[in-house]
Amino acid sequence: MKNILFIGAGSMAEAIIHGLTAQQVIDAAHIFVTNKSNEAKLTQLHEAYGISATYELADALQQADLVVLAMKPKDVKAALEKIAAHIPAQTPVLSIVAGYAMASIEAILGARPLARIMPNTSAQIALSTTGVAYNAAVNDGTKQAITTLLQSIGTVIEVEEDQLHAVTAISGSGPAYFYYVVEAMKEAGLTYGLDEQTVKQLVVETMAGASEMLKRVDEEPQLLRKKITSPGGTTEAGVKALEKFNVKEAFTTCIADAEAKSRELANS
Ligand SMILES: NC(=O)C1=CN([C@@H]2O[C@H](COP(=O)(O)OP(=O)(O)OC[C@H]3O[C@@H](n4cnc5c(N)ncnc54)[C@H](OP(=O)(O)O)[C@@H]3O)[C@@H](O)[C@H]2O)C=CC1
Ligand SMILES: O=C(O)[C@@H]1CCC=N1
Repeated sequence: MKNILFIGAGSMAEAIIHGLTAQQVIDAAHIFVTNKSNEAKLTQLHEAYGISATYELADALQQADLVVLAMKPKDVKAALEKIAAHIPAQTPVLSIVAGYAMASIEAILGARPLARIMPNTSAQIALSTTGVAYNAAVNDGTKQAITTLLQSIGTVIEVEEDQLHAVTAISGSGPAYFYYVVEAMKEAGLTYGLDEQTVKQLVVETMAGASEMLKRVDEEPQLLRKKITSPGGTTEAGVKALEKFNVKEAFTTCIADAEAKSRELANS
């Protein structure tokens, strides 16, 4: 895969461009970017990453080996209608647009190799966990090229298109849930006379340590939790409060509501 064209130059496109160039997956000379009208943003991307900014869509589409859709869901239909006349018949398209079905893309661009992804904002620091779904027209070579591309922003998990709703609810939106927990723990910690920087460090490093334990130690979270929980001790007292307020049930509902919203948005 030689040339990539990004249609949309916002935060997600930039995170991927950053990953691709930082890890030299694709030479900057082969990355092309366009947007709707924000020329200053294209200039900034050109200066920061050495990529080519363009509004000559017909030319850019002819040369692209992969077209990435990176606009908001409300803008995708207009963008697809703009490129439909110029995109060659078999050029693969990779969509970042949350909730926009492959069938809807095909309805405007025609049958072709299609992939949809659900990254998260940790892509900015190459720590996204990204769900990817392919249609049957994507061959192994294109799958491999897309996997390599996505690995520049983190880890990659292949799922069926319908499962992207669950991926969205768990890992697409997921960073926000953890930030919410951090907010709550910070607010609580600040009431004990510790300064803000200290509380932030205690909370964030605890979260990072727990995350590394889950990755590196081959033990289930229940067991890791049990090992911290002395009978009659502080953790037991804390967890009892979580149970009293049905926090587990709150997370079950949180994921279920986000999954349902993803389906609802896809059908709207
Ligand atoms: N943020 C997140 O956590 C996640 C977001 N996503 C998805 O990523 C997608 C992109 O989000 P994000 O990067 O935050 O969006 P931004 O709002 O930052 O950027 C959107 C880009 O799309 C461009 N655009 C709009 N309409 C057109 C058009 N007709 N032709 C060409 N370009 C166009 C805009 O151009 P201009 O500036 O000129 O208007 C802008 O460059 C969304 O669909 C979102 O669902 C997926 C996973 C996680
Ligand atoms: O909240 C949203 O709709 C998008 C999808 C995943 C993350 N942000």
